[in-house]
Amino acid sequence: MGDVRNVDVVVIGLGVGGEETAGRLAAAGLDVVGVEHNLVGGECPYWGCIPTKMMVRAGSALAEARRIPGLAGTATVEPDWAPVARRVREDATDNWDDKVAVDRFTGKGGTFVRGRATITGPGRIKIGEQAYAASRGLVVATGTVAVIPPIDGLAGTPYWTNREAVETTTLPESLVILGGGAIGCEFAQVFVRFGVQVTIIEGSGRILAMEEPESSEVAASVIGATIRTGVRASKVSYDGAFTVELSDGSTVTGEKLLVATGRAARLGDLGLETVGLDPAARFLTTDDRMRAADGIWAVGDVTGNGAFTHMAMYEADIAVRDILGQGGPGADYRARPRVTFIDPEIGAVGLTEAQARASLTNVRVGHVPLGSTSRGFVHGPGNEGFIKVVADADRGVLVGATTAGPAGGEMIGALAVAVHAEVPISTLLSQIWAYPTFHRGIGDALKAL
Ligand SMILES: Cc1cc2nc3c(=O)[nH]c(=O)nc-3n(C[C@H](O)[C@H](O)[C@H](O)COP(=O)(O)OP(=O)(O)OC[C@H]3O[C@@H](n4cnc5c(N)ncnc54)[C@H](O)[C@@H]3O)c2cc1C
Ligand SMILES: NC(=O)c1ccc[n+]([C@@H]2O[C@H](COP(=O)([O-])OP(=O)(O)OC[C@H]3O[C@@H](n4cnc5c(N)ncnc54)[C@H](O)[C@@H]3O)[C@@H](O)[C@H]2O)c1
Repeated sequence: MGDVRNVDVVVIGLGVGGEETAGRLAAAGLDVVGVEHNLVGGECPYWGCIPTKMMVRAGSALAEARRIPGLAGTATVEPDWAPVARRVREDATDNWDDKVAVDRFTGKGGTFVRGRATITGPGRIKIGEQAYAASRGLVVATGTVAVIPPIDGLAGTPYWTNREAVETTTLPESLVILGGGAIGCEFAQVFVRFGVQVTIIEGSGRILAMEEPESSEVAASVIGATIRTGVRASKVSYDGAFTVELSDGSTVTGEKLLVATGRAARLGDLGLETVGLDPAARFLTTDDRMRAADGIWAVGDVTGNGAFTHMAMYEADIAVRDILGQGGPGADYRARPRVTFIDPEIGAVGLTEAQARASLTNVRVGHVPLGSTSRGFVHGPGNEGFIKVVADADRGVLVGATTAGPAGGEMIGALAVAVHAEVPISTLLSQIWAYPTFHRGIGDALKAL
């Protein structure tokens, strides 16, 4: 073991959350070591948000062109994956090269180390043979990895996770997707729009099971895949194509198989036991300053507070302020927003109706189908969606909302403000909503409370 290098802070994992934390601490003048064993930036820019949203954009362009008949004339649409793969490779990921991100961090004064860090004690880590001691502490921002369920036969096959699905330059004729969460649904709709026969296998009773049941219904009606719910894969075999045996005795086949059955923090080999934390835990639990233990902060997917880039950035900001002693508000997850980028987009914030009813005594709900609003009517084809608001009637404030529809991800912004700032419903009801916008439907949903 070489000499111990003394620094102020070590950030383990430079995905979205770690890069933000390490960069800001370095820019503030601290001696920061940032450790990343893969690509600086993490899942979001290379295999997550950015490339998948480029795919979604391409699929939506095809869908919109296919809506021209009956609206605006005729259109011949010939999908081609090549420009999508090129944008993903050249524009989004720099061919999966993180030089720009590394330079961005070192340009702020940080020290970058490529490697896998293991915690060896309070404020101490090692990367290979090199040991570091961090006087202010450690930040764990190690994210999540795709969960691969222990299905008989699956392990030896060339299945895809989101990574292979993002990297593919050619499309299969058929694709089986295990898991109907956000990842399964977004990929499914894109690939369907490019002509792939897609089957989703979802173990629970509905796709997008974490969202409102109405969101699941809209998703099921627009994705265009064969959707099998309430069944699980019991066996997988591969002989050039995949055969998946299901728990009800039926089988499905596909040229490719995408596993999208959730994400898990990989805490087991991080050395958490050396600082008194449980390496068998699912996530690193933190207080409202993102402290997991004395001198250890955790941010991003690894905390289990919502696996979204905006949550990683939010938590990074709190940890940075705490490490720099700057004070300010602590973590508050009441108004956590999220958008599933299918078409129509499904925006949501705060509690679903079921979550609200489980924790509150006086819940009221207002719902309006988007097609019944003026803008939905004008829009015509592609106007699927709804706006739903969930209120704590005792306090007279919204605690949750869903906006599904064209620009559903944008519409949710207004309701996120309402939930975050606890704007009285009486105030919202007196608001003027521009005509004819989609978001004017929020006023109708509020009246329906
Ligand atoms: C297909 C897909 C689509 C998504 N779309 C969206 C979206 O549209 N909007 C959204 O908000 N979110 C989206 N997400 C989620 C988003 O990507 C994550 O929430 C975000 O990347 C979390 O950032 P993070 O920094 O916590 O973790 P990560 O991005 O996972 O980064 C963690 C980093 O830590 C590194 N690491 C782990 N262990 C060690 C170690 N011991 N030593 C050194 N380095 C280590 C890893 O290599 C990794 O780079 C999507 C995710 C996927 C998979
Ligand atoms: N637009 C976005 O913001 C976006 C997009 C993609 C991913 N993400 C993030 O990534 C996370 C992970 O996404 P995900 O879709 O992988 O996970 P998920 O947990 O949202 O969904 C996984 C689904 O797989 C099902 N499942 C689990 N095991 C199964 C099995 N053996 N057979 C059949 N079904 C099974 C589960 O019931 C669940 O519905 C999301 O929760 C989200 O936080 C966000």
